[in-house]
Parts: sequence; C-alpha cells; structure tokens
Amino acid sequence: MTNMGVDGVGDAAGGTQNATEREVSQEQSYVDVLYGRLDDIRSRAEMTLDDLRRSSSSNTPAGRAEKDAFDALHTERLAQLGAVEDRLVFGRLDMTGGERRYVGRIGMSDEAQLQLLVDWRAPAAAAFYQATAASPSGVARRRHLATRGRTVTGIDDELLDASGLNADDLTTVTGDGALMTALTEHRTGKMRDIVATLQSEQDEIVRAPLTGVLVVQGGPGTGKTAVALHRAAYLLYTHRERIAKSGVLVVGPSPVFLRYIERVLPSLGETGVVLSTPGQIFPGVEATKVDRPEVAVLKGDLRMARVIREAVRQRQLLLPKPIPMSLDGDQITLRPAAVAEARSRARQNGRPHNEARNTFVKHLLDDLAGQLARSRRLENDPETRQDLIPELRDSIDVRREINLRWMPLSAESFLDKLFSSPARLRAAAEGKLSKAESRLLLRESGSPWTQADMPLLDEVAELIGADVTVSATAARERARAAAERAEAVRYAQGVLQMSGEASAMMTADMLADRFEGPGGSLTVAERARDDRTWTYGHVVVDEAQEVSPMFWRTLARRVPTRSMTVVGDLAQTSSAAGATTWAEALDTIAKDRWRVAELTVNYRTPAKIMRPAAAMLTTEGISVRLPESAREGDWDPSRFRVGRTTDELVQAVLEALTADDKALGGGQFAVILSREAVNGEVSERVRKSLLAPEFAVPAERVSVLSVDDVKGLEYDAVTVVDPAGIIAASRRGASDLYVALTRPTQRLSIVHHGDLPEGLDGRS
Ligand SMILES: Nc1ncnc2c1ncn2[C@@H]1O[C@H](COP(=O)(O)OP(=O)(O)OP(=O)(O)O)[C@@H](O)[C@H]1O
Repeated sequence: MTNMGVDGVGDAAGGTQNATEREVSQEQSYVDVLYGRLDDIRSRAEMTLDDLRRSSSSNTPAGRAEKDAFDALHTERLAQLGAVEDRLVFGRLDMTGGERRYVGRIGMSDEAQLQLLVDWRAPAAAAFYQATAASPSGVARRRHLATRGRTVTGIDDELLDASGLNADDLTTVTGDGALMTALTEHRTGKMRDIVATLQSEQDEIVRAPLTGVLVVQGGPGTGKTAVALHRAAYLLYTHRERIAKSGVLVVGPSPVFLRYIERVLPSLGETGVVLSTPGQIFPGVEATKVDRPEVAVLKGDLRMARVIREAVRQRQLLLPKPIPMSLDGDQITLRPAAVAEARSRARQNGRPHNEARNTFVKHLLDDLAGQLARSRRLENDPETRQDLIPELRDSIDVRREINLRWMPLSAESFLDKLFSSPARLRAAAEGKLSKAESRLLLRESGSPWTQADMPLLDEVAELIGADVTVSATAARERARAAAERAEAVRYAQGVLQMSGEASAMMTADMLADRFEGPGGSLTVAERARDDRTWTYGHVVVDEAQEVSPMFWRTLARRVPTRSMTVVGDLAQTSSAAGATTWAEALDTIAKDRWRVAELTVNYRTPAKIMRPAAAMLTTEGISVRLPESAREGDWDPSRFRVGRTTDELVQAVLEALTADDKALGGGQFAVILSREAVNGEVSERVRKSLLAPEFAVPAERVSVLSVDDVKGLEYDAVTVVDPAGIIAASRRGASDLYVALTRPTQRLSIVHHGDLPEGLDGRS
C-alpha cells in the first residue's frame, strides 16, 4: 500500500496545515449530516415503538402476536442503530470519475433515497479495502476519517491514482496514520473492531465465499481472530436469508477469551451469534476440569468413536436362557431366539439406541402376544396380537425383562458408568485400545466433566438419540410445534411485508422466533445454545490448532454444510491433542472441501520483540514462516536475571511492571507464568503486592495468568516469568513460550534465573 506523506506533496508546511483544517471542517459538515440522519432514523423508530406500545391490540392471539412482532422488530432495530454510534463513518472514496462514497458501519440514504453512507460490507465499499496504487480499482483517493464522538479529529489520505484529482486536492494529501494509530493505542482489555483499517489481505478473507471450510493460517498478531469475526459479520450481511435464521457459532479457547472478543460483533451490529468454548459445547453440561495430557490425547483420538459405538451396542443384550413368566395364569416365555431377532431388527433400522428400542420392544411384545394367543386358544393373527399388547405392557415382569435387555439411556449417565466400570471399558475397548490406554480412561463415578469429555458426550448423545421415555409425547409435541412454527413464519412474512422492513435487518424466520417461545423473547442465539441438535449456518473456530479430532467431529455435526472459518497457527499448538497439520485436523470432516488462506503481517508484536521470540522457536526446532511485523517498536525486550529466591523473582516482576507503566503512561499489563507456577508462591505474592496501596500500577490493570489463559489475548506490556521453566513444563513448552512472548503490543520483560533459552538471550 502506498501512502504519501506531508513532505511528499504539500508545498509549504503552513499551506498544508490550512488545507487540512479546511478539509477537516468540510468533513465535519458531512459527518454532521450523517449523524443528523441517524438521529432521524432512530427517533422515527422510537416513535413507532412508542405508538405501538400505546396502541391497544385487538384481543385476539393474532392481534397480540402482531403487536409483539412489531415491538420486537423495532426494539432490535433500535439496538442496532445504537451500536453504530461510535465511528459511524470512517472512510471516503474519491473515484476517478468524480463520484464520492462515504463508508461506514451501516448503509444510510436520505429522504430522496440518495445514498449518504455505504455499509462497509456492501460491494461498493470493497474498494476501500482492496484498492492499491498498483491496482487502484477506479479509486483516486482513499481517505480515513478519525472521529471522537461526533467530532472529526483528523483525516488521513492515500493517493492511489492522482490523475483524477485536481491540484487543490493534492495539497491536502497527508500521511498514513490510521493504522499506526490503531496499532499503538492503549489496549482496553476488550478487542475492538478493525472495520476502519482492515487491510487488503484480510479483506479478501472476510469477503471469501460462504461455502466450504476456509482455514486462515497466520502467525501471532496477524489479525486472525479479528478477521474471522468480521467475516462472520460480513456473511450475516451478505447471506442474511441463508444464515441469519440458523445463526453463527464462534468457538474460542476459554471463557476469558470469549469475554475479550464479545463486543466485536455487537459493535458491527450483529447479534445472532453464539459464543462457546469447547467445554460448553454440550448443552446442559459444563466442563470444570482439564485431563492430564495423555488422557486428553486419548479422548480426542478418533478411535474413541469406535469405543463408544461398541459400548452402546453392548447395552443391547442377548438372553442366555429362556425366562418364563406368568400372565393371569397363562404361561409365556421370553425366548433367546426372539430377543436375538428383535435386536438384529432394531439395529438394522439404523435409528439411535433409544429410538431403535421401539422396534426391539415391539417385536418382543408381538412374540409374547402370539404365545398368549395360543395359550388362550385365540386366533394368532396380527389383529388379535395387537389387542393383547396393552395387557402385556401392563405387566411389570414383562416390562422389566424387556427393559433389562435394551435400557433407555442418557448420555451423561452412560459415559459416567462406562468410565467408572473396568469391565465395561475393557469390553468396549477390546481390539481398539491397548489395556494401558483403557486404564487411562478409568475414573470414579461422579467425577467432574472435563473438556475432552464433551465430544464424547456428544458422540454418545448422537448414538442414543432422544430420551425414549418421553418420545411418544415428544413426537406429538414436535409435530404440533412444527405446525405452529410454519404458521408463525407465514404470519411473520405478512408482518414484514406490511411494515416494509428491509430483509437485511430481519427475516421472517427471525421475526417468527420472536413471537414464539416464552415471552416471545428468545433469539436465534438463545435457542441454538440450548439445543444440541441445532445446525448453524456458519461456524467459526478460533485457535483451531488446539482442536482434537473427536472435537472436529462434534463441530462437523453442528454445521452439516461445512461452511466454516477455521483460524489458527500450527506453531502455537499447545494442547497435546491438537493438530500439527491442517490435513490431520480437517480431512476427516471435510476432505477436499477445505482451503488455506495466509495472513502475513503481524499487527500486534513489534519486530524488536518478534525477532528473539522467533529465534527461540527456531532453536527449539520448530520451523515456521514468520509474519513480518508492521512496526519495528520502540523497546528491546528487558531481561531481569535474578537469583532463585521467591523474593527476588517477585521483586523483579514488580520492577518490570513499574518500568512499563512509566514508559507507557498507563495501559493493560500481563504477568505470564507456567501452568504450575500460576498457582504457586510467586504468583500469589505478585497478586498480593499489586493490591498494596504503595504500588504504582493499579491492580485492575495487571492480569496474572498462565500460558494457557493468554491464548488469543494481548496487552500493552507483558512480563514472562521463567521462560526455561515454561519450555520444560510440557512437550509443547516451546510453543507455549512463543505464545507468551508474542502477546505484547509495546513492551516485553523477561524475568529469569539461570541462562535464558537460546535465541531469547538476544545474542543471535
Ligand atoms: N487491519 C488492522 N487494523 C488495526 N488493527 C489490526 C488490524 N489487524 C489486526 N489488528 C490488531 O492486531 C491485534 C492482533 O489481532 P488478532 O488478535 O486478531 O490476531 P491473531 O492472529 O488472532 O493473533 P494470535 O494468533 O496471536 O492470537 C489486535 O489488536 C487487532 O485489533
């Protein structure tokens, strides 16, 4: 991208200054028009909502539904209009033909339908991100507008094709700065959207087609997370009809990470998105523990799918010997051959365990009814047998003996029993796992769920299906709900037509959602989150290098179309169950349907910090293509070599923090320790010292975290404690350390005793 600086164009500094002021004031006038229009649209929506709430609806269900539907529609619209207040407009394109387009968070037209602002996701805005001097796409000048509140605070121009501009224009071209300003701003602890400064290689990914799996590979800080979230917003805008009603699922590594990114999509005006960690993916169960690495690897192995399949089959029992039963004096027998026949028929029908059970039970009841008919000298025809079945069903003996052969199951209790029973485990794992491996899975009944259990629970739930004890009622209930739903959607279509609402804001399905369900208030996201069988329109997987093969299976079920954005960096893999190649991760769920796009510029970590981090990684034998840093940075890493006492370590950490605060005049800081050390004495003492009133840096600006917790996050300054210890702590310790070292946007301090890992010592 070519940027022209002040020196390159203005004839005299004073002249450029005045010209810039003039331009800023002209932009202010236009920005005032845009905010004025936004206020109009808002107050109109508010008035409509007020009128609606004051009006009395006809007291019919249809009348109430209509009122609720309108209410939901305008409430949602108001929330979206509220979310775009900050930086409503951030760019302008001057086309070579003379046309001028302002680019912002939403599209707006004036009363005469003249376009005032183009939505950043619309095709007409694409040139704002893609045009370069080499390929200007009809753009003469791209202008970034900086605003604070509703005030224009600066402009920043890039000249792409000067032939379309007159001499006056040229005097106002100033240097690039929007991106650098964004990159060096103090972090707030929450990720911000990057809609104003998205770069062209990022924009290409954002606008890539919806279908198939798009893998976004890139080193630390290349904007993978930011890009994936903007892509979700873009897809929701561009394919609203197709994906808004099914929603988008975003999977991120930890609750801390989800809190870090949670504001990005709402700031882009999107709400139909479910955020989840791998440990929350199974509705109703939350993982509270992490397995030992070797156990997590095993649970993430695809062989577990076969073990579970076998374990479910082993809950479909044969009968070793006949069981005689008496029914009102008539003798009948549950026969081994009939049980075998019933089992094979039930298995053949291909339904999940709890549903196939109906076939099993039906066949056995028919066999018993035949015996009863013979004993009572009745005709043994289907009709007579059918008449006898209620009587058989009422018999406790019959029910118990049939149930024992094919029990209805629930996923949680099934897996709990499997993992707490050596005999069951051995039987299910035979020929699939070694004895030592199946022993690894053993644990006490009632143990807390782990993250690696989630895909296993999902696998079980898939194989056993819905709870059979409610299935007859549930089936009726589902049919009734489906009919009501169809009616609701038809009705919503009518409402939308009447209100003339743009389909870009809401589809009939979304509106129908609003007047179904408790209080008419459930959104797509809320429905999706609670339903294991929900299928999403698109799924984003962040830190995807950590995902195990079994978890990929679970994710694949959530998106049968395989419309996915998968972002990660194989050099940052820390989980032992994670991937070392994308093929390994994705071939089983989307063979020939995935493609890789690369991001090559690190927008977070300055080169002065990246160089030693990369040298360390190379010496540890991990070779990767390193992203180029967008900034050289102002500070070399500070190294604090101390003795082994806790006092010295703590003291050095506090010194590093004080120096960071002084150098940066504020900001968000992190102290990063190994998984073990984060619960140890050093970290406890650091936390305590932070709370002391005499310590210069307020505790709320410092996070003390483990290498696991900092995945995907960033801070103005980072202090890494005992890098050699982090490497030694696990098989993927060097990747953990690399993650830690690449978190700062400005300053890195390293506190260590003994020698530093090679590369990090600043000598290479
Ligand atoms: N085009 C851009 N304009 C402004 N800031 C950007 C841009 N691209 C990325 N950034 C910023 O760079 C930082 C890193 O982005 P992000 O966290 O998405 O990177 P990542 O590739 O997911 O990193 P990692 O793999 O290390 O977690 C963020 O602060 C993000 O806002």
